[in-house]
Amino acid sequence: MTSPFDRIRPAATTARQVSDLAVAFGLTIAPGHPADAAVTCVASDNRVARPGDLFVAVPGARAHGAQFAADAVARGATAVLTDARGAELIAADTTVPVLVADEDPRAILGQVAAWVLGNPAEELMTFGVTGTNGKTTTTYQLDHLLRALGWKGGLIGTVETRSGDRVIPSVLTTPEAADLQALLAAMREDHVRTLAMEVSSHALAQHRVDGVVFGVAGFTNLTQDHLDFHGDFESYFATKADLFTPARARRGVITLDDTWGERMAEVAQVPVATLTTLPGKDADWTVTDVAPSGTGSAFTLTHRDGRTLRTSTSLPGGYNVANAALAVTMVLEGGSDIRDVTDALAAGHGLSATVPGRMEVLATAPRVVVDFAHNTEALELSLAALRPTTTGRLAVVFGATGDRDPGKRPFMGAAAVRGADVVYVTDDDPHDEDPAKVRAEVLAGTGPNGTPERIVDAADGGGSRTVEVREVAPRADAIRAAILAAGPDDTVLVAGRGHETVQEIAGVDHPLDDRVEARAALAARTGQPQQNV
Ligand SMILES: CC(=O)N[C@H]1[C@@H](OP(=O)(O)OP(=O)(O)OC[C@H]2O[C@@H](n3ccc(=O)[nH]c3=O)[C@H](O)[C@@H]2O)O[C@H](CO)[C@@H](O)[C@@H]1O[C@H](C)C(=O)N[C@@H](C)C(=O)N[C@H](CCC(=O)O)C(=O)O
Ligand SMILES: Nc1ncnc2c1ncn2[C@@H]1O[C@H](COP(=O)(O)OP(=O)(O)OP(=O)(O)O)[C@@H](O)[C@H]1O
Repeated sequence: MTSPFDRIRPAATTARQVSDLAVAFGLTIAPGHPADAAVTCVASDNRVARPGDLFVAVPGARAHGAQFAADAVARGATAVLTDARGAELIAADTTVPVLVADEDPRAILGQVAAWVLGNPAEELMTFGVTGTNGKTTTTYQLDHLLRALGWKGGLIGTVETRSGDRVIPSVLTTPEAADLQALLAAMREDHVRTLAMEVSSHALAQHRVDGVVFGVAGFTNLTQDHLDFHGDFESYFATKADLFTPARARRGVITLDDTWGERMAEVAQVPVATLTTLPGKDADWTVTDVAPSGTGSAFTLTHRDGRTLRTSTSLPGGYNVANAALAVTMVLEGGSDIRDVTDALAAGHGLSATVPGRMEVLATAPRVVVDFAHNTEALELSLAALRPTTTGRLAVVFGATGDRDPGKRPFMGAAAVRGADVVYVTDDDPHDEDPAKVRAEVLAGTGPNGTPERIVDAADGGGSRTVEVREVAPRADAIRAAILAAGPDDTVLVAGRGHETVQEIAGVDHPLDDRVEARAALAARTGQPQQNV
């Protein structure tokens, strides 16, 4: 059983003196505490602090880390780094050195942790992926290809964190800077050579990847999400653009399939190669000849200099071609020879990594697919990806998250009606909001009256379709209702939560795994337990 406070950390590191750290970063050593100590690693949360750690106490929205300094020291931390406010909060009789920064310590945390741990990122080939959608999927495909090329790979992202054979579930998409640097040091110890990593916009805004200059940074796309955190689209864009600056990456690959990609390529301050899957669009790398192949698609990737390869992805949908092409292009732009990449792809059956909760197919008649689409664009695209191979009706089960980005709720409702034949509006993570109110806001986007159950006519290529909209909660009941009602030729898309295993309602985590609920409903149809297809 893992806990949210499990971390992958190095077993052995070289000790550094905090007096040297103070000189290197212009820190004051607070009087009244010891003046020097050795540190071997860094933590910014007392619950993960270990003997020999430098505990970095940062101010946050909910607490000041300095409130937990005494506990970190009790767990063995040998020094504390904080700001002036934090220093005031730390007890006068604290028996370890207290270093004080004259700025928010979060702004130097990554660099400090990299200094303590000997810049572990510099010993890895690092690939960082950003964008609203596709980070997890692209990262898994990158990892798959790098392994196929013979490298021992590390992976960091929303679902899990891997260093060689050490694997733990992730808490954040991109870890806090101290945890990240410790993880990179563990990778160095595990003789990991490559890193495929998701870089969230929160991470860029909060300095979590400071201390890493990615060998290649990749951009997928940008759509409405996280505006509650970033305020507006321009700030969201600017935060993502920060990845394509010399402080964060040596070079980049930018997907031009949306207009934000074009702007990203314009503002990038590092050399970038551009990529498109759109016919007729100009880019350095272009994807052509997309054709169905197994459960996904085959495609050709060609550089304007003539280099070309043909490969495939096992994941359905045009956007998974874009994700796969981005992964391949990032590896090629990282310096791999196209012949080696072609051979590795042939040996690895193309980009065939299964991504937990991303277009994960649980059954085929009816087809039941669990996907993480949790914003308007992703929902639209997931439905569009499944439509061509659905001979019966396409049903979708989804909800919107409480307390987050309420503006997207009616748009998600509208996207569901445009893409599906049967729409089950249910709950996602309500957090502290009334779930019925969140559902009502989603339903408001599904048609004129926002009534829970009715028929809606939606224009579809000039014709009209009948779309059934139902409100069913709780979520497990909605999944069950959709799967029991489906015919053998139907597809049921359970969208929004992917690999997640708990649902947060009013501060309490309740076990809920869409895949478990879907399998139970499938078993209820047949009386037989279901196997993964
Ligand atoms: C907005 C945001 O990202 N906030 C993160 C931030 O919170 P914060 O600055 O307010 O910190 P705080 O909770 O007040 O705590 C202050 C300090 O005290 C420490 N502390 C706190 C409590 C305690 O008992 N002991 C302790 O040491 C904390 O570790 C922190 O260093 O630092 C905290 C400590 O690491 C994170 O838990 C928290 O993530 C919140 C919970 C979160 O949900 N973040 C999400 C939105 C996020 O980052 N998501 C992106 C992906 C988005 C996407 O693309 O989908 C991600 O990269 O995961
Ligand atoms: N390139 C893409 N363009 C648009 N939608 C995509 C793309 N790739 C995946 N999606 C959709 O977005 C969902 C999330 O995919 P994925 O987990 O790979 O993205 P992500 O960027 O890691 O998301 P998050 O940061 O929210 O975890 C998928 O389940 C799919 O519905």
